[in-house]
Amino acid sequence: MNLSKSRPFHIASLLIVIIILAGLGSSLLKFKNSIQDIQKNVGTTPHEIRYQLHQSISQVALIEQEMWLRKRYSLPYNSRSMINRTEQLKYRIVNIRGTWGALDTNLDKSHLWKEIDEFEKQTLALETLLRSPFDDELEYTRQLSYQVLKLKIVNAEMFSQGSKFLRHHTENYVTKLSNVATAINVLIVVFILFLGVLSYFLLLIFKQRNKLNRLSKEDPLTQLYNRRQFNVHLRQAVERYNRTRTPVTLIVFDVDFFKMFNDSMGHVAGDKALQVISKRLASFNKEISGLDSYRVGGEEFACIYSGLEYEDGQTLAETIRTAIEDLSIPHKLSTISDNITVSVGVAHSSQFDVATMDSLYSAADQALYQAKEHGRNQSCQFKTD
Ligand SMILES: Nc1nc2c(ncn2[C@@H]2O[C@H](COP(=O)(O)OP(=O)(O)OP(=O)(O)O)[C@@H](O)[C@H]2O)c(=O)[nH]1
Repeated sequence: MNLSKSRPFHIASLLIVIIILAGLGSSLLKFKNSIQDIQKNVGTTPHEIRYQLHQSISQVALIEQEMWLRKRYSLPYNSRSMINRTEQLKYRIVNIRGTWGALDTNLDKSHLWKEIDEFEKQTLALETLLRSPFDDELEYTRQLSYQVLKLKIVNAEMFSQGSKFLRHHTENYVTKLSNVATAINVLIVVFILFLGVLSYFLLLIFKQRNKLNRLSKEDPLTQLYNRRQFNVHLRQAVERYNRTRTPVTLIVFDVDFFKMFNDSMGHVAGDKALQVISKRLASFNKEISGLDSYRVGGEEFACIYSGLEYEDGQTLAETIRTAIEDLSIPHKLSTISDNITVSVGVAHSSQFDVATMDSLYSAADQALYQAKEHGRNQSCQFKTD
Protein backbone atom coordinates (compact mmCIF):
# COMPACT_ATOMS: atom_id res chain seq x y z
CA MET A 1 0.00 0.00 0.00
CA ASN A 2 1.42 3.31 -1.06
CA LEU A 3 1.05 5.62 1.94
CA SER A 4 1.50 8.85 0.00
CA LYS A 5 -1.26 7.77 -2.41
CA SER A 6 -3.56 6.67 0.42
CA ARG A 7 -3.39 10.05 2.20
CA PRO A 8 -5.97 11.80 -0.08
CA PHE A 9 -8.18 8.74 0.36
CA HIS A 10 -7.98 9.08 4.16
CA ILE A 11 -8.73 12.81 3.98
CA ALA A 12 -11.68 12.18 1.64
CA SER A 13 -12.99 9.41 3.95
CA LEU A 14 -12.65 11.72 6.95
CA LEU A 15 -14.53 14.49 5.11
CA ILE A 16 -17.31 12.06 4.13
CA VAL A 17 -17.60 10.86 7.74
CA ILE A 18 -17.76 14.49 8.97
CA ILE A 19 -20.42 15.40 6.37
CA ILE A 20 -22.53 12.33 7.21
CA LEU A 21 -22.25 13.00 10.95
CA ALA A 22 -23.17 16.68 10.44
CA GLY A 23 -26.15 15.59 8.30
CA LEU A 24 -27.26 13.15 10.97
CA GLY A 25 -26.86 15.78 13.68
CA SER A 26 -28.93 18.38 11.84
CA SER A 27 -31.57 15.74 10.93
CA LEU A 28 -31.89 14.75 14.58
CA LEU A 29 -32.24 18.42 15.54
CA LYS A 30 -34.97 18.87 12.89
CA PHE A 31 -36.60 15.71 14.14
CA LYS A 32 -36.64 17.04 17.72
CA ASN A 33 -38.17 20.37 16.52
CA SER A 34 -40.76 18.48 14.44
CA ILE A 35 -41.83 16.45 17.45
CA GLN A 36 -42.22 19.64 19.53
CA ASP A 37 -44.11 21.26 16.65
CA ILE A 38 -46.46 18.28 16.31
CA GLN A 39 -47.01 18.17 20.07
CA LYS A 40 -48.02 21.84 20.05
CA ASN A 41 -50.14 21.86 16.89
CA VAL A 42 -51.86 18.49 17.24
CA GLY A 43 -52.10 18.36 21.03
CA THR A 44 -51.94 21.52 23.13
CA THR A 45 -53.28 24.28 20.86
CA PRO A 46 -56.26 22.39 19.25
CA HIS A 47 -57.23 21.16 22.71
CA GLU A 48 -57.28 24.77 23.96
CA ILE A 49 -59.32 25.93 20.92
CA ARG A 50 -61.91 23.18 21.47
CA TYR A 51 -62.16 24.19 25.13
CA GLN A 52 -62.73 27.87 24.21
CA LEU A 53 -65.37 26.95 21.60
CA HIS A 54 -67.24 24.76 24.11
CA GLN A 55 -67.08 27.55 26.66
CA SER A 56 -68.65 30.00 24.21
CA ILE A 57 -71.49 27.52 23.51
CA SER A 58 -72.21 27.03 27.21
CA GLN A 59 -71.98 30.80 27.80
CA VAL A 60 -74.63 31.48 25.13
CA ALA A 61 -76.75 28.62 26.53
CA LEU A 62 -76.59 30.31 29.96
CA ILE A 63 -77.72 33.64 28.47
CA GLU A 64 -80.64 31.88 26.78
CA GLN A 65 -81.55 30.07 29.97
CA GLU A 66 -81.44 33.24 32.01
CA MET A 67 -83.63 34.99 29.40
CA TRP A 68 -86.17 32.19 29.71
CA LEU A 69 -86.17 32.36 33.52
CA ARG A 70 -86.53 36.14 33.50
CA LYS A 71 -89.47 35.85 31.10
CA ARG A 72 -91.09 33.17 33.25
CA TYR A 73 -90.74 35.06 36.52
CA SER A 74 -91.24 38.50 34.90
CA LEU A 75 -87.85 39.83 35.93
CA PRO A 76 -86.12 42.72 34.11
CA TYR A 77 -83.84 41.70 31.23
CA ASN A 78 -81.35 44.52 31.36
CA SER A 79 -79.92 43.30 34.64
CA ARG A 80 -76.27 43.42 35.73
CA SER A 81 -76.12 39.60 35.54
CA MET A 82 -77.13 39.53 31.85
CA ILE A 83 -74.64 42.31 31.01
CA ASN A 84 -71.92 40.38 32.89
CA ARG A 85 -72.64 37.31 30.80
CA THR A 86 -72.16 39.24 27.55
CA GLU A 87 -68.94 40.72 28.94
CA GLN A 88 -67.68 37.22 29.72
CA LEU A 89 -68.57 36.28 26.18
CA LYS A 90 -66.43 39.19 24.89
CA TYR A 91 -63.55 37.96 27.04
CA ARG A 92 -64.08 34.49 25.60
CA ILE A 93 -63.88 35.93 22.06
CA VAL A 94 -60.48 37.49 22.85
CA ASN A 95 -59.28 34.05 24.00
CA ILE A 96 -60.69 32.33 20.93
CA ARG A 97 -58.83 34.76 18.65
CA GLY A 98 -55.60 34.20 20.63
CA THR A 99 -55.74 30.39 20.51
CA TRP A 100 -56.61 30.33 16.81
CA GLY A 101 -53.70 32.73 16.20
CA ALA A 102 -51.31 30.37 18.02
CA LEU A 103 -52.24 27.47 15.76
CA ASP A 104 -49.45 26.99 13.23
CA THR A 105 -51.13 25.67 10.11
CA ASN A 106 -50.77 25.92 6.37
CA LEU A 107 -54.59 25.85 5.95
CA ASP A 108 -56.47 29.09 5.18
CA LYS A 109 -57.93 30.58 8.40
CA SER A 110 -59.67 33.61 6.83
CA HIS A 111 -63.21 32.13 7.02
CA LEU A 112 -62.65 31.42 10.73
CA TRP A 113 -61.79 35.07 11.38
CA LYS A 114 -65.05 36.06 9.62
CA GLU A 115 -67.04 33.67 11.84
CA ILE A 116 -65.41 35.10 14.97
CA ASP A 117 -65.99 38.71 13.76
CA GLU A 118 -69.65 37.90 13.19
CA PHE A 119 -69.96 36.29 16.62
CA GLU A 120 -68.35 39.33 18.21
CA LYS A 121 -70.68 41.63 16.27
CA GLN A 122 -73.76 39.78 17.55
CA THR A 123 -72.39 39.74 21.12
CA LEU A 124 -71.83 43.52 21.00
CA ALA A 125 -75.32 43.99 19.54
CA LEU A 126 -76.80 42.02 22.46
CA GLU A 127 -74.79 44.04 24.95
CA THR A 128 -75.96 47.32 23.38
CA LEU A 129 -79.54 46.09 23.54
CA LEU A 130 -79.19 45.08 27.17
CA ARG A 131 -77.76 48.45 28.08
CA SER A 132 -80.48 50.39 26.12
CA PRO A 133 -83.57 51.84 27.87
CA PHE A 134 -86.91 50.65 26.51
CA ASP A 135 -90.58 51.76 26.64
CA ASP A 136 -92.38 48.88 25.08
CA GLU A 137 -91.49 45.78 27.06
CA LEU A 138 -93.12 43.37 24.62
CA GLU A 139 -91.23 44.79 21.69
CA TYR A 140 -87.99 44.85 23.76
CA THR A 141 -88.44 41.18 24.73
CA ARG A 142 -89.05 40.24 21.12
CA GLN A 143 -85.90 42.11 19.97
CA LEU A 144 -83.84 40.55 22.77
CA SER A 145 -85.05 37.00 21.97
CA TYR A 146 -84.32 37.58 18.33
CA GLN A 147 -80.77 38.84 19.14
CA VAL A 148 -80.06 35.85 21.42
CA LEU A 149 -81.27 33.55 18.67
CA LYS A 150 -78.94 35.24 16.14
CA LEU A 151 -76.09 34.92 18.63
CA LYS A 152 -76.88 31.24 19.08
CA ILE A 153 -76.91 30.64 15.33
CA VAL A 154 -73.54 32.40 14.67
CA ASN A 155 -72.10 30.63 17.71
CA ALA A 156 -73.18 27.23 16.35
CA GLU A 157 -71.76 28.18 12.93
CA MET A 158 -68.45 29.27 14.49
CA PHE A 159 -68.32 26.03 16.48
CA SER A 160 -69.01 23.81 13.47
CA GLN A 161 -66.56 25.69 11.19
CA GLY A 162 -63.91 25.56 13.90
CA SER A 163 -64.40 21.84 14.51
CA LYS A 164 -64.26 21.11 10.78
CA PHE A 165 -61.09 23.16 10.46
CA LEU A 166 -59.44 21.35 13.37
CA ARG A 167 -60.30 17.99 11.82
CA HIS A 168 -58.60 18.97 8.53
CA HIS A 169 -55.70 20.45 10.39
CA THR A 170 -55.18 17.26 12.45
CA GLU A 171 -55.39 15.06 9.33
CA ASN A 172 -52.81 17.32 7.75
CA TYR A 173 -50.49 16.89 10.69
CA VAL A 174 -50.99 13.15 10.90
CA THR A 175 -49.80 12.97 7.25
CA LYS A 176 -46.85 15.12 8.21
CA LEU A 177 -46.20 12.85 11.19
CA SER A 178 -46.23 9.73 9.04
CA ASN A 179 -43.78 11.47 6.65
CA VAL A 180 -41.53 12.25 9.61
CA ALA A 181 -41.79 8.60 10.74
CA THR A 182 -40.82 7.42 7.24
CA ALA A 183 -37.92 9.89 7.21
CA ILE A 184 -36.78 8.56 10.59
CA ASN A 185 -36.94 4.98 9.33
CA VAL A 186 -34.88 5.95 6.29
CA LEU A 187 -32.47 7.80 8.57
CA ILE A 188 -32.06 4.78 10.82
CA VAL A 189 -31.45 2.50 7.83
CA VAL A 190 -28.91 5.00 6.40
CA PHE A 191 -27.25 5.27 9.79
CA ILE A 192 -27.00 1.50 10.18
CA LEU A 193 -25.62 1.18 6.65
CA PHE A 194 -23.21 3.99 7.38
CA LEU A 195 -22.06 2.23 10.57
CA GLY A 196 -21.62 -0.97 8.61
CA VAL A 197 -19.56 0.74 5.91
CA LEU A 198 -17.58 2.67 8.52
CA SER A 199 -16.82 -0.50 10.50
CA TYR A 200 -15.78 -2.26 7.30
CA PHE A 201 -13.38 0.57 6.36
CA LEU A 202 -12.04 0.83 9.91
CA LEU A 203 -11.41 -2.91 9.91
CA LEU A 204 -9.66 -2.58 6.57
CA ILE A 205 -7.53 0.32 7.81
CA PHE A 206 -6.61 -1.55 11.02
CA LYS A 207 -5.73 -4.68 9.05
CA GLN A 208 -3.58 -2.64 6.66
CA ARG A 209 -1.91 -0.87 9.58
CA ASN A 210 -1.17 -4.14 11.34
CA LYS A 211 0.14 -5.64 8.12
CA LEU A 212 2.35 -2.61 7.43
CA ASN A 213 3.56 -2.63 11.01
CA ARG A 214 4.39 -6.32 10.81
CA LEU A 215 6.06 -5.99 7.40
CA SER A 216 8.23 -3.14 8.64
CA LYS A 217 9.57 -5.41 11.42
CA GLU A 218 9.60 -8.82 9.80
CA ASP A 219 11.96 -10.55 7.39
CA PRO A 220 9.79 -11.82 4.51
CA LEU A 221 11.68 -15.11 3.95
CA THR A 222 12.03 -16.31 7.55
CA GLN A 223 9.38 -14.29 9.44
CA LEU A 224 12.03 -13.50 12.05
CA TYR A 225 12.59 -9.90 13.10
CA ASN A 226 14.54 -8.02 10.39
CA ARG A 227 17.70 -5.89 10.56
CA ARG A 228 15.71 -2.71 11.23
CA GLN A 229 14.04 -4.23 14.29
CA PHE A 230 17.39 -5.69 15.39
CA ASN A 231 18.83 -2.14 15.41
CA VAL A 232 15.86 -0.83 17.42
CA HIS A 233 16.03 -3.62 20.02
CA LEU A 234 19.81 -3.53 20.32
CA ARG A 235 19.74 0.26 20.83
CA GLN A 236 17.08 -0.11 23.55
CA ALA A 237 19.01 -2.93 25.29
CA VAL A 238 22.29 -0.99 25.20
CA GLU A 239 20.61 2.17 26.52
CA ARG A 240 19.04 0.15 29.32
CA TYR A 241 22.46 -1.34 30.14
CA ASN A 242 24.03 2.15 30.30
CA ARG A 243 21.19 3.34 32.49
CA THR A 244 20.56 0.39 34.80
CA ARG A 245 23.47 -1.99 34.12
CA THR A 246 21.09 -4.73 32.99
CA PRO A 247 23.56 -6.93 31.09
CA VAL A 248 23.13 -7.54 27.35
CA THR A 249 24.44 -10.58 25.51
CA LEU A 250 24.72 -10.28 21.74
CA ILE A 251 25.18 -13.44 19.69
CA VAL A 252 25.77 -13.25 15.93
CA PHE A 253 26.22 -16.30 13.71
CA ASP A 254 26.65 -17.16 10.11
CA VAL A 255 26.04 -20.39 8.11
CA ASP A 256 29.30 -22.08 7.18
CA PHE A 257 30.10 -22.52 3.50
CA PHE A 258 26.65 -21.39 2.49
CA LYS A 259 27.85 -20.32 -0.94
CA MET A 260 28.84 -23.92 -1.56
CA PHE A 261 25.49 -25.11 -0.23
CA ASN A 262 23.70 -22.84 -2.70
CA ASP A 263 25.99 -23.92 -5.50
CA SER A 264 25.41 -27.61 -4.88
CA MET A 265 21.76 -27.62 -3.78
CA GLY A 266 20.41 -24.52 -5.51
CA HIS A 267 19.07 -21.23 -4.17
CA VAL A 268 15.62 -22.60 -3.41
CA ALA A 269 17.11 -25.27 -1.16
CA GLY A 270 19.27 -22.50 0.37
CA ASP A 271 16.16 -20.50 1.14
CA LYS A 272 14.49 -23.54 2.62
CA ALA A 273 17.53 -24.21 4.86
CA LEU A 274 17.43 -20.60 6.10
CA GLN A 275 13.72 -21.07 6.90
CA VAL A 276 14.37 -24.30 8.85
CA ILE A 277 17.11 -22.58 10.89
CA SER A 278 14.79 -19.64 11.53
CA LYS A 279 11.99 -21.91 12.69
CA ARG A 280 14.38 -23.42 15.28
CA LEU A 281 15.35 -19.92 16.40
CA ALA A 282 11.69 -18.94 16.69
CA SER A 283 11.10 -21.93 18.99
CA PHE A 284 14.12 -20.81 21.07
CA ASN A 285 12.44 -17.42 21.43
CA LYS A 286 9.44 -19.16 22.93
CA GLU A 287 11.46 -21.52 25.11
CA ILE A 288 13.87 -18.89 26.52
CA SER A 289 12.00 -15.91 27.87
CA GLY A 290 13.75 -12.61 27.03
CA LEU A 291 15.58 -14.03 24.01
CA ASP A 292 14.92 -12.50 20.59
CA SER A 293 16.28 -13.72 17.26
CA TYR A 294 16.84 -11.76 14.06
CA ARG A 295 17.92 -12.30 10.48
CA VAL A 296 20.44 -9.48 10.10
CA GLY A 297 21.85 -10.36 6.65
CA GLY A 298 21.71 -13.00 3.90
CA GLU A 299 22.82 -16.04 5.94
CA GLU A 300 23.65 -14.12 9.06
CA PHE A 301 21.52 -14.22 12.23
CA ALA A 302 21.66 -12.57 15.65
CA CYS A 303 20.18 -13.09 19.12
CA ILE A 304 19.82 -10.48 21.88
CA TYR A 305 19.37 -11.55 25.48
CA SER A 306 19.08 -9.05 28.33
CA GLY A 307 19.82 -10.18 31.87
CA LEU A 308 22.35 -12.93 31.13
CA GLU A 309 25.73 -12.79 32.90
CA TYR A 310 28.99 -12.80 30.92
CA GLU A 311 29.86 -16.41 31.83
CA ASP A 312 26.54 -17.75 30.50
CA GLY A 313 26.79 -16.00 27.12
CA GLN A 314 28.90 -18.64 25.49
CA THR A 315 26.80 -21.48 26.95
CA LEU A 316 23.78 -19.97 25.24
CA ALA A 317 25.75 -19.55 22.01
CA GLU A 318 26.77 -23.21 22.16
CA THR A 319 23.17 -24.27 22.78
CA ILE A 320 22.10 -22.42 19.64
CA ARG A 321 25.03 -23.74 17.57
CA THR A 322 24.45 -27.40 18.48
CA ALA A 323 20.68 -27.04 18.02
CA ILE A 324 21.29 -25.90 14.42
CA GLU A 325 23.75 -28.69 13.76
CA ASP A 326 21.17 -31.12 15.21
CA LEU A 327 18.71 -30.00 12.56
CA SER A 328 20.80 -32.28 10.29
CA ILE A 329 20.35 -30.35 7.08
CA PRO A 330 22.68 -32.22 4.70
CA HIS A 331 25.60 -30.17 3.31
CA LYS A 332 27.55 -32.34 0.88
CA LEU A 333 30.31 -29.85 0.12
CA SER A 334 31.08 -28.80 3.70
CA THR A 335 34.59 -29.81 4.68
CA ILE A 336 33.81 -29.81 8.41
CA SER A 337 30.48 -31.68 8.72
CA ASP A 338 27.91 -33.67 6.74
CA ASN A 339 25.28 -31.16 7.82
CA ILE A 340 24.83 -27.42 7.89
CA THR A 341 26.77 -25.80 10.74
CA VAL A 342 27.15 -22.25 11.99
CA SER A 343 29.98 -20.20 13.43
CA VAL A 344 29.05 -18.03 16.38
CA GLY A 345 30.46 -14.84 17.92
CA VAL A 346 29.41 -13.60 21.39
CA ALA A 347 29.88 -10.19 23.01
CA HIS A 348 28.70 -8.98 26.42
CA SER A 349 27.91 -5.45 27.52
CA SER A 350 30.02 -5.86 30.69
CA GLN A 351 33.07 -5.79 28.41
CA PHE A 352 32.46 -2.04 27.90
CA ASP A 353 32.35 0.81 30.35
CA VAL A 354 29.94 2.62 28.09
CA ALA A 355 28.45 0.26 25.56
CA THR A 356 27.20 1.41 22.18
CA MET A 357 25.29 -0.50 19.57
CA ASP A 358 28.24 -0.32 17.19
CA SER A 359 30.83 -1.37 19.76
CA LEU A 360 28.78 -4.39 20.85
CA TYR A 361 27.93 -5.44 17.31
CA SER A 362 31.49 -5.00 16.10
CA ALA A 363 32.76 -7.04 19.08
CA ALA A 364 30.36 -9.90 18.35
CA ASP A 365 31.37 -9.73 14.68
CA GLN A 366 35.07 -9.95 15.58
CA ALA A 367 34.32 -13.00 17.72
CA LEU A 368 32.43 -14.55 14.79
CA TYR A 369 35.49 -13.90 12.59
CA GLN A 370 37.59 -15.69 15.18
CA ALA A 371 35.23 -18.70 15.09
CA LYS A 372 35.57 -18.83 11.30
CA GLU A 373 39.32 -18.47 11.56
CA HIS A 374 39.58 -21.30 14.09
CA GLY A 375 37.84 -23.75 11.78
CA ARG A 376 34.10 -22.85 11.86
CA ASN A 377 31.26 -24.81 13.58
CA GLN A 378 32.17 -23.30 16.93
CA SER A 379 31.45 -20.28 19.09
CA CYS A 380 33.93 -17.67 20.27
CA GLN A 381 33.56 -15.05 22.97
CA PHE A 382 34.90 -11.59 22.24
CA LYS A 383 38.19 -11.02 24.04
CA THR A 384 39.17 -7.62 25.34
CA ASP A 385 42.86 -6.68 25.17
N1 LIG B 1 19.60 -19.16 -0.86
C1 LIG B 1 19.96 -17.99 -0.37
N2 LIG B 1 21.25 -17.64 -0.34
C2 LIG B 1 21.63 -16.47 0.19
C3 LIG B 1 20.68 -15.58 0.71
N3 LIG B 1 21.31 -14.49 1.16
C4 LIG B 1 22.64 -14.69 0.93
N4 LIG B 1 22.82 -15.89 0.36
C5 LIG B 1 24.05 -16.51 -0.06
O1 LIG B 1 24.89 -16.74 1.05
C6 LIG B 1 26.19 -16.87 0.53
C7 LIG B 1 27.17 -16.28 1.50
O2 LIG B 1 28.48 -16.57 1.05
P1 LIG B 1 29.78 -16.10 1.70
O3 LIG B 1 29.58 -14.72 2.29
O4 LIG B 1 30.87 -16.23 0.69
O5 LIG B 1 30.01 -17.07 2.89
P2 LIG B 1 29.97 -18.63 2.99
O6 LIG B 1 29.94 -19.28 1.67
O7 LIG B 1 28.84 -18.97 3.90
O8 LIG B 1 31.32 -18.96 3.69
P3 LIG B 1 31.73 -18.66 5.15
O9 LIG B 1 30.79 -17.67 5.73
O10 LIG B 1 33.13 -18.11 5.09
O11 LIG B 1 31.66 -19.95 5.87
C8 LIG B 1 26.20 -16.18 -0.83
O12 LIG B 1 26.39 -17.14 -1.85
C9 LIG B 1 24.83 -15.56 -0.95
O13 LIG B 1 24.33 -15.63 -2.29
C10 LIG B 1 19.31 -15.94 0.65
O14 LIG B 1 18.42 -15.26 1.07
N5 LIG B 1 19.02 -17.18 0.11
